[in-house]
Amino acid sequence: MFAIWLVVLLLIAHLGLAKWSGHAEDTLPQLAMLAVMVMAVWAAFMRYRRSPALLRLPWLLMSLALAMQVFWVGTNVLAATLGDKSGYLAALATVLSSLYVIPCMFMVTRSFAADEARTMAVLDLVLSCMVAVQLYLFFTKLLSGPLASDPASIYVVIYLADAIDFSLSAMAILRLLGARSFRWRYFYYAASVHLLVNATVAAIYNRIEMHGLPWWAGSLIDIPHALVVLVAVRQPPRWLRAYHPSLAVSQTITSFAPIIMTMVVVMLSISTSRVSLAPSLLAGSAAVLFYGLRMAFIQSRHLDRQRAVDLSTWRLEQQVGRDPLTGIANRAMLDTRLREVLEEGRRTASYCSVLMIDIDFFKQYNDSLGHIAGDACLVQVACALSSSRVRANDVVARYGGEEFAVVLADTTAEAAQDVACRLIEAIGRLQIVHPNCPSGYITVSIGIATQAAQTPVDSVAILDEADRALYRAKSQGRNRYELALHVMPDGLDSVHMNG
Ligand SMILES: Nc1nc2c(ncn2[C@@H]2O[C@H](COP(=O)(O)OP(=O)(O)OP(=O)(O)O)[C@@H](O)[C@H]2O)c(=O)[nH]1
Repeated sequence: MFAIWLVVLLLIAHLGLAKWSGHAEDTLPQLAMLAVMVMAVWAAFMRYRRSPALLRLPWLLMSLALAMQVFWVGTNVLAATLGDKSGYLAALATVLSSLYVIPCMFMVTRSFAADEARTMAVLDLVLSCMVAVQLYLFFTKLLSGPLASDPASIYVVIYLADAIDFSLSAMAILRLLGARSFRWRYFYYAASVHLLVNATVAAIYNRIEMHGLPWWAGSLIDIPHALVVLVAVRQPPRWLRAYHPSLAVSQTITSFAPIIMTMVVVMLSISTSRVSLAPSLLAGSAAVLFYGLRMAFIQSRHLDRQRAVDLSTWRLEQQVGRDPLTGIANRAMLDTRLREVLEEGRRTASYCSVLMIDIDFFKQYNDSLGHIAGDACLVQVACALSSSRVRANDVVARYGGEEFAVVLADTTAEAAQDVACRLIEAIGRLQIVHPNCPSGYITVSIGIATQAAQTPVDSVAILDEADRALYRAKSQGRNRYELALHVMPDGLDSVHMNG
């Protein structure tokens, strides 16, 4: 609150001193104006210090922009007080007035996203510097030498300054409308208030100046700075908290922001081409080129991210369809693949076979050697089954417990029997000792069901058939396979075999 009263006192002092001296540009009123400006820098800097990490840079840029104005006005005051004959101070003031644009441009056009690449920031910085250089060239060429006395040149400078000032404020307002977090809205609110009032005041001041400044005119310049103090010190208005733009609005505004920077450089290049052709052409082409580069960069990052998302989706799908113990397909994956294979068989009028495999006397194995040994046995069996399958597109899955299933696409019952034989042999070769089993080693029993080309079945029915055949293999002594009774398409009878 003290800061606000101090600013009000300084405003009154400025008016009083200007009235007393009768000239807006006398040293004493200008010093009062400088004090108001310094207070604005202080207020923005305090916000910078109190802000979270991501918001520090924008507030720092605002403090810098305001500080540039302090130096610029300070240099002018010094030049007037010292009666700067050499013109160095006046030249320095022109440099400072051009430099003011860099932090302003930067703070309203950058996305400030935490994950944004440094290259983008460098490109934006180069573009902002180009604006400053072009402005400097323009101001020095038009406001010094023979052109300086021509009112037409001065109006060109005024219009150009208006165009830049109002573009900056329009951009700040747009960013305010697009900011989804309250803290960002608050920053852009402060920036909009300052930039818009500053643009309006500068437009009025420059035009009044053409006809001689009245004593009160300098106080106009205090207004945008006094408002920065007011906004930075007081509680933000309620609507700022209540307002919430949609994600679509916010994203559109953020992606639209960079083109403003390019537009300002191109606009400046066109205006300055009549006073300095080569730098203008260079700046204009660079702006367009940089915009293209930015787009290419965003596109490539987008593609990279898409690739990463695709990869993690694929990994996730793999994990979802895997049995966590054995690493082979789980029941869900089996169902999906079985439906696909059966459908493919129906379309191409080919045979498809399913093997249901169950470890023999597994309960006894668990009971005698424990569950951990049981788990290890399941892993070994799963591994042997999957490495013995016939083709890469056959599916080996853990059906549940100690039961496995193998889906064989485009496979007749006869070929499926060969596979079953091979699997029984492969498990036998493992020679996993089973203390409570007649053969002394782990063995498996297999039930085979086949979808005939002419009699299609659904996935539940074929699994059921294979399960019944497995039950028969168990009841007929285990360590063998049996064919389903109902599905015997290629004229084979129920066959059984001892492994
Ligand atoms: N270690 C371990 N055991 C399991 C797992 N899933 C199921 N089992 C066990 O597997 C055994 C299956 O027993 P049963 O269904 O009676 O079959 P079996 O003893 O193999 O007898 P047959 O199939 O008739 O030869 C049960 O003791 C289950 O606890 C598992 O993930 N790990």
